[in-house]
Amino acid sequence: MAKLDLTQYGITGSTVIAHNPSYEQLFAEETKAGLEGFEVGQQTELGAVNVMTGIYTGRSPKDKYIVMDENSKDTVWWTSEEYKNDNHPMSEEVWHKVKAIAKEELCNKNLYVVDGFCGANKDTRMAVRFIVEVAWQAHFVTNMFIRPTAEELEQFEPDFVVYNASKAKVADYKELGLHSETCVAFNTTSREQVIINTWYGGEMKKGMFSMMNYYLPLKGIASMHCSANCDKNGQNTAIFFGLSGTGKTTLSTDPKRLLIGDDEHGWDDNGVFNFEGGCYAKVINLDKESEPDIYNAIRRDALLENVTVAADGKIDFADKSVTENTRVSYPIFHINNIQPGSSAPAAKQVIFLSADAFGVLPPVSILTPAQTQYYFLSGFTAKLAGTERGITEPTPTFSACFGQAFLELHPTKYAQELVKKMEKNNAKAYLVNTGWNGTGKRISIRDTRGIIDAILSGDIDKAPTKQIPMFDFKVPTELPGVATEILDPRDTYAEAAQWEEKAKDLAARFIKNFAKYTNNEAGKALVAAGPQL
Ligand SMILES: Nc1ncnc2c1ncn2[C@@H]1O[C@H](COP(=O)(O)OP(=O)(O)O)[C@@H](O)[C@H]1O
Ligand SMILES: C=C(OP(=O)(O)O)C(=O)O
Ligand SMILES: [Mn+2]
Repeated sequence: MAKLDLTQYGITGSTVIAHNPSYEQLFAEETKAGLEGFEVGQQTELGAVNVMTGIYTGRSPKDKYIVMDENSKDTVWWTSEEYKNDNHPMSEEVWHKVKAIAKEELCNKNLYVVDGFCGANKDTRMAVRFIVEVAWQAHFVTNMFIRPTAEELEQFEPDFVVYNASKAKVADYKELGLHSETCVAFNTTSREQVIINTWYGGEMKKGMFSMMNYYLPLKGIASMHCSANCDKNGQNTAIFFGLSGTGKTTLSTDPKRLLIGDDEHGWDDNGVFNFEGGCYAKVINLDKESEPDIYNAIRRDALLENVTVAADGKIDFADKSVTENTRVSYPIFHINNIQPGSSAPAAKQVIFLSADAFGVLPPVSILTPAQTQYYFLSGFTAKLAGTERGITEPTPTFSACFGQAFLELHPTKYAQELVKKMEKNNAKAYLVNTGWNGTGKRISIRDTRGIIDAILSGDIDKAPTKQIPMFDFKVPTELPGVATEILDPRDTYAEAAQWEEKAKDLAARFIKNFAKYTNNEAGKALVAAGPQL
C-alpha cells in the first residue's frame, strides 16, 4: 500500500505507526511497555485486552454539535426551545477553531490510521478514515467497522474522516460558546468528525451512525437504531429497535438464528443490512450460562472497556465501581451463527424494545399499524445508567424512534421510511417490555427470550388474547415458555388499582409528549392510537 501522507489533512510531523494494523500488531501496540494512563491495555484471563476510558465512560450528548451551513441549515433537525434534542448548531467559524485544536494535537505524534466501511451495502456504504493517537482506539474501530478486503484497502478513498484528539481540550470553550472542554463535532458538508477530550469509543461508533442517519433517509433508505437477525436459511428477518441497554444485542444474539447485526441497520429495496462489522455488548453482570454466545465472543481480539480486572487478569463482571456501562467490542465473526454478508431480505417482524421503569407496559403487546407509528415516534423507554453522562439510574424518557440522540432529521422522516417498508412487506410490529413490572424486578431474560421465540415462530399469532385498558394493547394470555402470570401486568401487582394509578400517570406522559407531533393532520390522526385517559 502506498504510504499515507497525513499532510493532506493538515497533520504535519507525525509518524503513522500503523495504517490498518493487523490484530497481532494492535495487541502488541496496546500492551507494549511505556504506555501511560488510559493508553494501557491489560490482558485478561479470557484473552481479551481490557482498557479504561478515563472520565468518559459513556457518550456526552451535551457536547455534540453539527456545523450549520448552507447545506445543513434546512435539512438537520436542530434543537429548539419547543423540542430539545442533541443537534446543537456550531458555526463554521467555531468548527475551524475546534478542528485546529484537533489537528494541533495530532501533529508531531505517533498515530494510527484505520480505514473501514460503515454500511454492508456497497452502493450506499460510507468509507471512513479514523486518525487516532491511542492504539486501543484503533483496535475499537477495527472491531466495530466493516473491515475492507486487501484489494479494497488498496483503492480506499475516504468519504468521511474522523480526527480523534481525545487527549486535547477545548480550553477556551466559554469564549467559543461551547458547553465544556469536550467537543464532538460533525461537518456534514466537508464530511468530517472531530472528537476532543473524550476517550469513549462509542463517540466514533455512534458518530458514524448519526451520519448514516443523515445521508440515507435523504436517499429513501430507512436508517434504524436496531439489531437484526434471520432464520438459518437467511429468511424471515426480524429487527429489534431499542435505546441503549434495552436488549438489542442480548436478544438478537440467539443460537437458533443468524445474527445480521446488533445495533445499526439500513432497510432498502433489497432488504435489511448492517452498518457495522462488529458488536458492542454491555457486560455488566454478564453470565456465562444465560448469555453463552456473548461470553464466548470475549476472547483474543475482543476489547473490554472499564471492566474490573485483577493484577492476575481475573475479571469481575459484577463490579460497577467504574461504570455500569462496562462493554466489550468484538468483530461480528466472534459469534458462531452469523448471516453471511450481514444483509437479509426485508423484515417480517419489527420489535420495539422498551425497558419500562414504571412497570406499566405488558411484557409483549401486538400492535396495530397506527399503534406502530404512535409508539415508534414516542420511543418510550428508560435510559439505563451509564451510557450517557449524568444518567445514574433508570430514567423514563421519550426517545423518538428509540434513538433520538442519533437522529439528524426530523423523527417523522424515519417513521415515514419505516412505515413504507413495513407496508410494502406486510411486516408486523410488537412492543416488548424488557424492563420492570409490579414485582419491582426486571422481567427475566428467560421470559423475554420466550416472548421473542413466540413472535418469531408465529406462536403469538395463535395465542388467545385480551385488551389492556387505557392503552388498548392486545396481549396474549398464554405463551409457550413464558410465565403466564406476567403477561397481564396488572397481575404482577398486589392490587390492580396500583397498576391503574401508574398507568394513568404514564398515559398522561405519553399524551403530553405526543403533542409535538399534532401540528399536522397525519400526527393528529395518530392520537387515537395512543393511550386514552
Ligand atoms: N428481560 C431482559 N431482556 C433483555 N436484557 C435484559 C433483560 N433483563 C436484564 N437484561 C440486561 O440488560 C442489558 C441489555 O443490554 P444490551 O443487550 O447490550 O442492550 P442494547 O444492545 O440495546 O444496548 C444486558 O446487560 C442484559 O443482561
Ligand atoms: C453504545 C451505545 O449504545 P447501545 O447501548 O445502543 O449499543 C451508545 O449509545 O453509546
Ligand atoms: Mn447494544
